[in-house]
Amino acid sequence: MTEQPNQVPADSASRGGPAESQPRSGFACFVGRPNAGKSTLLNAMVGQKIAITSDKPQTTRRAIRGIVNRVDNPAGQLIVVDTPGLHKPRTLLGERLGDVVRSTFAEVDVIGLCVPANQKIGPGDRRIAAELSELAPRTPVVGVVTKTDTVPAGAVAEQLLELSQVREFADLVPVSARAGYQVDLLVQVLMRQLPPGPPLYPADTVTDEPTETLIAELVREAALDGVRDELPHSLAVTVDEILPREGRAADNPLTDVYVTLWVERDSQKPIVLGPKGSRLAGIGRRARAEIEPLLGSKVYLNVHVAVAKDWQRDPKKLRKLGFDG
Ligand SMILES: Nc1nc2c(ncn2[C@@H]2O[C@H](COP(=O)(O)OP(=O)(O)OP(=O)(O)O)[C@@H](O)[C@H]2O)c(=O)[nH]1
Repeated sequence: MTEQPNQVPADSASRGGPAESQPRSGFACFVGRPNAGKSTLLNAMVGQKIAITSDKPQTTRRAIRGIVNRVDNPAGQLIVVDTPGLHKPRTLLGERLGDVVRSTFAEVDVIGLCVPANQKIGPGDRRIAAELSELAPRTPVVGVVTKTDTVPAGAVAEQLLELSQVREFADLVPVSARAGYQVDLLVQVLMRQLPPGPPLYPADTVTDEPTETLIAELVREAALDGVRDELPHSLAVTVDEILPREGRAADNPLTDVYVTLWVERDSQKPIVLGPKGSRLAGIGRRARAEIEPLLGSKVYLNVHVAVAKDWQRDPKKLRKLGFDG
Protein backbone atom coordinates (compact mmCIF):
# COMPACT_ATOMS: atom_id res chain seq x y z
CA MET A 1 0.00 0.00 0.00
CA THR A 2 1.25 3.49 -0.75
CA GLU A 3 1.42 6.24 1.83
CA GLN A 4 -0.73 9.29 1.25
CA PRO A 5 0.12 11.47 4.25
CA ASN A 6 -0.73 14.67 2.43
CA GLN A 7 -4.31 13.62 1.94
CA VAL A 8 -5.06 13.03 5.61
CA PRO A 9 -7.45 15.71 6.82
CA ALA A 10 -5.61 18.06 9.15
CA ASP A 11 -8.11 17.76 11.96
CA SER A 12 -7.83 13.99 12.22
CA ALA A 13 -4.04 14.14 12.30
CA SER A 14 -4.05 16.61 15.16
CA ARG A 15 -6.78 14.93 17.19
CA GLY A 16 -5.76 14.25 20.81
CA GLY A 17 -4.40 10.93 22.00
CA PRO A 18 -1.14 9.09 21.58
CA ALA A 19 1.66 10.23 19.29
CA GLU A 20 1.68 8.95 15.68
CA SER A 21 4.56 6.60 16.43
CA GLN A 22 2.57 4.70 19.02
CA PRO A 23 0.90 1.59 17.60
CA ARG A 24 -2.86 1.31 17.74
CA SER A 25 -5.18 -1.63 17.49
CA GLY A 26 -8.89 -2.20 17.60
CA PHE A 27 -12.10 -2.96 15.77
CA ALA A 28 -14.12 -1.31 13.03
CA CYS A 29 -17.25 -2.20 11.15
CA PHE A 30 -19.00 -0.85 8.09
CA VAL A 31 -22.71 -0.19 7.97
CA GLY A 32 -24.92 1.01 5.17
CA ARG A 33 -27.79 0.01 3.01
CA PRO A 34 -27.58 -3.32 1.16
CA ASN A 35 -25.35 -3.01 -1.90
CA ALA A 36 -23.55 0.08 -0.53
CA GLY A 37 -20.23 -1.60 -1.34
CA LYS A 38 -19.18 -2.60 2.18
CA SER A 39 -17.83 -6.07 1.37
CA THR A 40 -15.94 -4.87 -1.68
CA LEU A 41 -14.36 -2.11 0.39
CA LEU A 42 -13.33 -4.56 3.09
CA ASN A 43 -11.73 -6.79 0.49
CA ALA A 44 -9.86 -3.84 -1.00
CA MET A 45 -8.60 -2.79 2.42
CA VAL A 46 -7.41 -6.25 3.34
CA GLY A 47 -6.08 -6.93 -0.15
CA GLN A 48 -7.39 -10.47 -0.12
CA LYS A 49 -10.82 -11.84 -0.82
CA ILE A 50 -12.44 -12.91 2.42
CA ALA A 51 -15.97 -11.49 2.47
CA ILE A 52 -18.42 -12.47 -0.20
CA THR A 53 -19.69 -9.82 -2.57
CA SER A 54 -22.62 -9.99 -4.89
CA ASP A 55 -24.80 -7.66 -6.91
CA LYS A 56 -27.77 -9.03 -4.95
CA PRO A 57 -28.55 -7.18 -1.72
CA GLN A 58 -28.14 -8.82 1.68
CA THR A 59 -25.79 -11.58 0.71
CA THR A 60 -23.46 -11.05 3.67
CA ARG A 61 -24.47 -13.42 6.43
CA ARG A 62 -21.57 -13.70 8.82
CA ALA A 63 -19.45 -11.20 10.72
CA ILE A 64 -16.25 -12.07 8.90
CA ARG A 65 -13.19 -10.21 10.06
CA GLY A 66 -10.57 -8.74 7.84
CA ILE A 67 -7.33 -7.61 9.44
CA VAL A 68 -5.33 -4.69 8.08
CA ASN A 69 -1.78 -4.18 9.32
CA ARG A 70 0.16 -0.91 8.89
CA VAL A 71 3.80 -0.30 9.68
CA ASP A 72 3.54 3.44 10.31
CA ASN A 73 1.51 6.65 10.11
CA PRO A 74 -0.12 5.28 12.18
CA ALA A 75 1.31 1.84 12.87
CA GLY A 76 -1.13 -0.75 14.08
CA GLN A 77 -3.80 -3.27 13.38
CA LEU A 78 -7.35 -2.60 12.27
CA ILE A 79 -9.71 -5.55 12.63
CA VAL A 80 -12.73 -5.07 10.42
CA VAL A 81 -15.96 -6.88 11.13
CA ASP A 82 -18.11 -7.19 8.03
CA THR A 83 -21.73 -6.79 9.10
CA PRO A 84 -24.83 -7.82 7.20
CA GLY A 85 -26.88 -4.98 5.75
CA LEU A 86 -29.42 -3.53 8.14
CA HIS A 87 -32.89 -4.54 7.11
CA LYS A 88 -36.30 -5.31 8.49
CA PRO A 89 -36.49 -8.87 9.83
CA ARG A 90 -38.92 -11.03 7.89
CA THR A 91 -37.89 -14.42 9.19
CA LEU A 92 -36.07 -15.88 12.16
CA LEU A 93 -32.87 -15.64 10.17
CA GLY A 94 -33.52 -11.95 9.61
CA GLU A 95 -33.96 -11.39 13.34
CA ARG A 96 -30.70 -13.16 14.14
CA LEU A 97 -28.86 -11.06 11.58
CA GLY A 98 -30.29 -7.97 13.27
CA ASP A 99 -28.88 -9.14 16.61
CA VAL A 100 -25.47 -9.67 15.04
CA VAL A 101 -25.50 -6.10 13.74
CA ARG A 102 -26.56 -4.68 17.10
CA SER A 103 -23.97 -6.54 19.16
CA THR A 104 -21.30 -5.59 16.61
CA PHE A 105 -22.01 -1.88 17.14
CA ALA A 106 -21.37 -2.19 20.85
CA GLU A 107 -17.98 -3.89 20.37
CA VAL A 108 -16.21 -1.71 17.83
CA ASP A 109 -14.00 1.36 18.24
CA VAL A 110 -15.07 3.05 15.03
CA ILE A 111 -17.90 2.64 12.54
CA GLY A 112 -17.79 3.47 8.83
CA LEU A 113 -21.18 4.56 7.49
CA CYS A 114 -21.15 3.82 3.76
CA VAL A 115 -23.25 5.65 1.20
CA PRO A 116 -22.76 4.98 -2.51
CA ALA A 117 -21.90 8.06 -4.59
CA ASN A 118 -24.39 7.06 -7.26
CA GLN A 119 -27.55 6.87 -5.13
CA LYS A 120 -29.43 9.66 -3.40
CA ILE A 121 -29.18 9.66 0.37
CA GLY A 122 -32.62 8.56 1.57
CA PRO A 123 -34.71 7.42 4.51
CA GLY A 124 -32.82 4.08 4.68
CA ASP A 125 -29.51 5.89 5.28
CA ARG A 126 -31.09 8.22 7.84
CA ARG A 127 -32.61 5.26 9.69
CA ILE A 128 -29.20 3.57 9.92
CA ALA A 129 -27.62 6.83 11.12
CA ALA A 130 -30.34 7.14 13.78
CA GLU A 131 -29.81 3.53 14.89
CA LEU A 132 -26.10 4.22 15.27
CA SER A 133 -26.77 7.22 17.48
CA GLU A 134 -29.09 5.13 19.62
CA LEU A 135 -27.06 1.90 19.86
CA ALA A 136 -23.52 3.29 19.88
CA PRO A 137 -23.84 6.89 21.03
CA ARG A 138 -20.15 7.32 21.90
CA THR A 139 -18.56 5.39 19.02
CA PRO A 140 -16.98 7.68 16.41
CA VAL A 141 -18.49 7.34 12.94
CA VAL A 142 -16.57 7.99 9.72
CA GLY A 143 -18.74 8.88 6.74
CA VAL A 144 -17.66 6.96 3.62
CA VAL A 145 -18.90 7.86 0.14
CA THR A 146 -18.28 4.66 -1.86
CA LYS A 147 -18.10 3.90 -5.60
CA THR A 148 -16.75 7.35 -6.51
CA ASP A 149 -15.70 5.92 -9.89
CA THR A 150 -19.37 5.82 -10.93
CA VAL A 151 -19.98 9.59 -10.90
CA PRO A 152 -18.18 12.83 -11.84
CA ALA A 153 -16.10 14.58 -9.16
CA GLY A 154 -18.72 17.29 -8.64
CA ALA A 155 -21.33 14.71 -7.70
CA VAL A 156 -18.95 13.21 -5.13
CA ALA A 157 -18.54 16.63 -3.52
CA GLU A 158 -22.32 17.08 -3.41
CA GLN A 159 -22.78 13.67 -1.85
CA LEU A 160 -20.17 14.47 0.82
CA LEU A 161 -22.07 17.65 1.63
CA GLU A 162 -25.38 15.78 1.81
CA LEU A 163 -23.85 13.11 4.04
CA SER A 164 -22.35 15.71 6.39
CA GLN A 165 -25.88 16.84 7.16
CA VAL A 166 -27.13 13.39 8.19
CA ARG A 167 -25.24 13.30 11.51
CA GLU A 168 -21.96 14.21 13.18
CA PHE A 169 -18.91 12.47 11.65
CA ALA A 170 -15.36 12.06 12.96
CA ASP A 171 -14.26 12.34 9.30
CA LEU A 172 -15.63 12.07 5.78
CA VAL A 173 -13.77 10.06 3.13
CA PRO A 174 -14.73 9.41 -0.51
CA VAL A 175 -13.40 6.08 -1.82
CA SER A 176 -13.59 3.74 -4.77
CA ALA A 177 -12.79 0.15 -3.90
CA ARG A 178 -12.86 -0.73 -7.60
CA ALA A 179 -10.40 1.97 -8.63
CA GLY A 180 -8.36 1.66 -5.42
CA TYR A 181 -8.94 5.37 -4.79
CA GLN A 182 -8.26 6.52 -1.19
CA VAL A 183 -8.67 3.03 0.24
CA ASP A 184 -5.42 3.43 2.13
CA LEU A 185 -6.43 6.89 3.31
CA LEU A 186 -9.59 5.40 4.76
CA VAL A 187 -7.50 2.81 6.63
CA GLN A 188 -5.42 5.65 8.12
CA VAL A 189 -8.48 7.66 9.12
CA LEU A 190 -10.10 4.63 10.78
CA MET A 191 -6.88 3.66 12.55
CA ARG A 192 -6.56 7.10 14.07
CA GLN A 193 -9.77 6.36 15.97
CA LEU A 194 -8.35 3.21 17.59
CA PRO A 195 -6.92 3.11 21.10
CA PRO A 196 -3.16 2.63 21.51
CA GLY A 197 -2.18 -0.99 21.93
CA PRO A 198 -0.22 -3.91 20.50
CA PRO A 199 -1.55 -6.00 17.59
CA LEU A 200 -4.20 -8.48 18.69
CA TYR A 201 -3.36 -11.02 15.96
CA PRO A 202 -0.05 -12.08 14.35
CA ALA A 203 0.86 -9.53 11.68
CA ASP A 204 0.43 -11.95 8.77
CA THR A 205 -3.17 -12.81 9.66
CA VAL A 206 -5.88 -11.40 7.41
CA THR A 207 -8.84 -13.17 9.01
CA ASP A 208 -9.57 -15.39 12.00
CA GLU A 209 -12.48 -17.12 10.34
CA PRO A 210 -12.02 -20.85 10.15
CA THR A 211 -11.12 -22.14 6.70
CA GLU A 212 -14.41 -24.02 6.60
CA THR A 213 -16.41 -20.82 6.93
CA LEU A 214 -14.45 -19.19 4.11
CA ILE A 215 -14.96 -22.23 1.88
CA ALA A 216 -18.70 -22.26 2.64
CA GLU A 217 -18.93 -18.55 1.81
CA LEU A 218 -17.03 -19.00 -1.47
CA VAL A 219 -19.34 -21.81 -2.57
CA ARG A 220 -22.37 -19.76 -1.61
CA GLU A 221 -21.06 -16.80 -3.59
CA ALA A 222 -20.49 -18.97 -6.66
CA ALA A 223 -23.98 -20.44 -6.27
CA LEU A 224 -25.57 -16.99 -6.05
CA ASP A 225 -23.99 -15.84 -9.28
CA GLY A 226 -26.77 -15.35 -11.81
CA VAL A 227 -29.67 -16.96 -9.93
CA ARG A 228 -33.16 -15.61 -9.79
CA ASP A 229 -33.95 -13.00 -7.17
CA GLU A 230 -35.88 -15.24 -4.81
CA LEU A 231 -33.12 -17.79 -4.39
CA PRO A 232 -30.36 -15.97 -2.43
CA HIS A 233 -32.15 -16.22 0.92
CA SER A 234 -32.76 -19.91 0.43
CA LEU A 235 -29.16 -20.99 0.02
CA ALA A 236 -26.84 -22.21 2.75
CA VAL A 237 -23.61 -24.19 2.54
CA THR A 238 -22.03 -26.62 4.99
CA VAL A 239 -18.57 -28.12 4.66
CA ASP A 240 -18.71 -31.85 5.28
CA GLU A 241 -15.07 -32.87 4.92
CA ILE A 242 -11.67 -31.49 3.94
CA LEU A 243 -9.17 -34.31 3.34
CA PRO A 244 -5.65 -34.32 1.90
CA ARG A 245 -5.61 -36.88 -0.94
CA GLU A 246 -3.29 -39.75 -0.05
CA GLY A 247 -0.44 -40.88 -2.23
CA ARG A 248 0.27 -37.44 -3.80
CA ALA A 249 3.77 -36.09 -4.31
CA ALA A 250 4.71 -33.54 -1.62
CA ASP A 251 5.17 -30.78 -4.22
CA ASN A 252 1.80 -31.47 -5.88
CA PRO A 253 -0.79 -31.92 -3.13
CA LEU A 254 -4.50 -32.37 -3.75
CA THR A 255 -7.26 -31.68 -1.24
CA ASP A 256 -10.69 -33.28 -1.40
CA VAL A 257 -13.41 -30.88 -0.26
CA TYR A 258 -16.96 -32.14 0.25
CA VAL A 259 -19.69 -29.55 0.70
CA THR A 260 -23.48 -29.58 0.82
CA LEU A 261 -25.46 -26.80 -0.80
CA TRP A 262 -28.80 -26.52 0.97
CA VAL A 263 -31.97 -25.21 -0.62
CA GLU A 264 -35.34 -24.76 1.07
CA ARG A 265 -37.70 -26.41 -1.39
CA ASP A 266 -37.63 -29.29 -3.86
CA SER A 267 -38.55 -26.83 -6.60
CA GLN A 268 -35.30 -24.94 -6.04
CA LYS A 269 -33.09 -27.93 -6.70
CA PRO A 270 -33.40 -27.83 -10.51
CA ILE A 271 -32.61 -24.10 -10.48
CA VAL A 272 -29.31 -24.79 -8.74
CA LEU A 273 -28.51 -27.86 -10.84
CA GLY A 274 -29.30 -26.29 -14.22
CA PRO A 275 -29.84 -28.28 -17.43
CA LYS A 276 -28.00 -31.61 -17.09
CA GLY A 277 -26.24 -30.30 -13.98
CA SER A 278 -24.46 -27.57 -15.96
CA ARG A 279 -25.09 -24.77 -13.43
CA LEU A 280 -23.81 -26.89 -10.59
CA ALA A 281 -20.69 -27.72 -12.56
CA GLY A 282 -20.10 -24.00 -13.10
CA ILE A 283 -20.58 -23.32 -9.39
CA GLY A 284 -18.00 -25.99 -8.61
CA ARG A 285 -15.51 -24.59 -11.13
CA ARG A 286 -15.81 -21.00 -9.89
CA ALA A 287 -15.64 -21.94 -6.21
CA ARG A 288 -12.69 -24.27 -6.78
CA ALA A 289 -10.69 -21.49 -8.43
CA GLU A 290 -11.11 -19.41 -5.24
CA ILE A 291 -10.58 -22.26 -2.77
CA GLU A 292 -7.29 -23.45 -4.29
CA PRO A 293 -5.31 -20.31 -3.35
CA LEU A 294 -6.93 -20.39 0.10
CA LEU A 295 -5.75 -23.95 0.77
CA GLY A 296 -2.52 -23.63 -1.20
CA SER A 297 -3.17 -26.86 -3.06
CA LYS A 298 -5.12 -28.25 -5.98
CA VAL A 299 -8.68 -29.04 -4.96
CA TYR A 300 -11.23 -31.66 -5.89
CA LEU A 301 -14.54 -30.06 -4.93
CA ASN A 302 -17.65 -32.17 -4.53
CA VAL A 303 -20.86 -30.14 -4.20
CA HIS A 304 -23.89 -32.10 -3.05
CA VAL A 305 -27.28 -30.37 -3.34
CA ALA A 306 -29.82 -31.16 -0.61
CA VAL A 307 -33.16 -29.84 0.58
CA ALA A 308 -33.64 -28.65 4.18
CA LYS A 309 -37.30 -27.70 4.18
CA ASP A 310 -37.96 -24.14 5.35
CA TRP A 311 -34.60 -23.93 7.09
CA GLN A 312 -34.91 -20.19 7.59
CA ARG A 313 -37.85 -20.63 9.96
CA ASP A 314 -36.58 -23.62 11.94
CA PRO A 315 -34.23 -22.87 14.88
CA LYS A 316 -32.82 -26.42 14.88
CA LYS A 317 -32.00 -26.33 11.19
CA LEU A 318 -30.54 -22.84 11.54
CA ARG A 319 -28.15 -24.18 14.19
CA LYS A 320 -27.22 -27.13 12.01
CA LEU A 321 -26.40 -24.75 9.16
CA GLY A 322 -24.14 -22.68 11.39
CA PHE A 323 -26.39 -19.79 12.45
CA ASP A 324 -26.03 -20.08 16.21
CA GLY A 325 -27.75 -16.85 17.09
N1 LIG B 1 -18.29 0.76 -9.72
C1 LIG B 1 -18.10 0.29 -8.47
N2 LIG B 1 -18.88 -0.71 -8.03
C2 LIG B 1 -18.68 -1.16 -6.77
C3 LIG B 1 -17.68 -0.58 -5.91
N3 LIG B 1 -17.75 -1.21 -4.72
C4 LIG B 1 -18.73 -2.14 -4.84
N4 LIG B 1 -19.29 -2.13 -6.06
C5 LIG B 1 -20.37 -3.00 -6.57
O1 LIG B 1 -21.55 -2.79 -5.82
C6 LIG B 1 -22.24 -4.03 -5.61
C7 LIG B 1 -22.46 -4.26 -4.12
O2 LIG B 1 -21.21 -4.40 -3.48
P1 LIG B 1 -21.03 -5.22 -2.11
O3 LIG B 1 -19.64 -4.98 -1.65
O4 LIG B 1 -21.50 -6.63 -2.26
O5 LIG B 1 -22.08 -4.43 -1.18
P2 LIG B 1 -22.47 -4.67 0.34
O6 LIG B 1 -22.73 -3.32 0.92
O7 LIG B 1 -21.44 -5.51 1.04
O8 LIG B 1 -23.83 -5.45 0.19
P3 LIG B 1 -24.66 -6.36 1.23
O9 LIG B 1 -23.87 -7.63 1.43
O10 LIG B 1 -25.93 -6.58 0.51
O11 LIG B 1 -24.83 -5.57 2.49
C8 LIG B 1 -21.38 -5.10 -6.28
O12 LIG B 1 -21.93 -5.37 -7.55
C9 LIG B 1 -20.01 -4.46 -6.38
O13 LIG B 1 -19.25 -4.96 -7.45
C10 LIG B 1 -16.87 0.49 -6.44
O14 LIG B 1 -15.98 1.07 -5.78
N5 LIG B 1 -17.14 0.88 -7.72
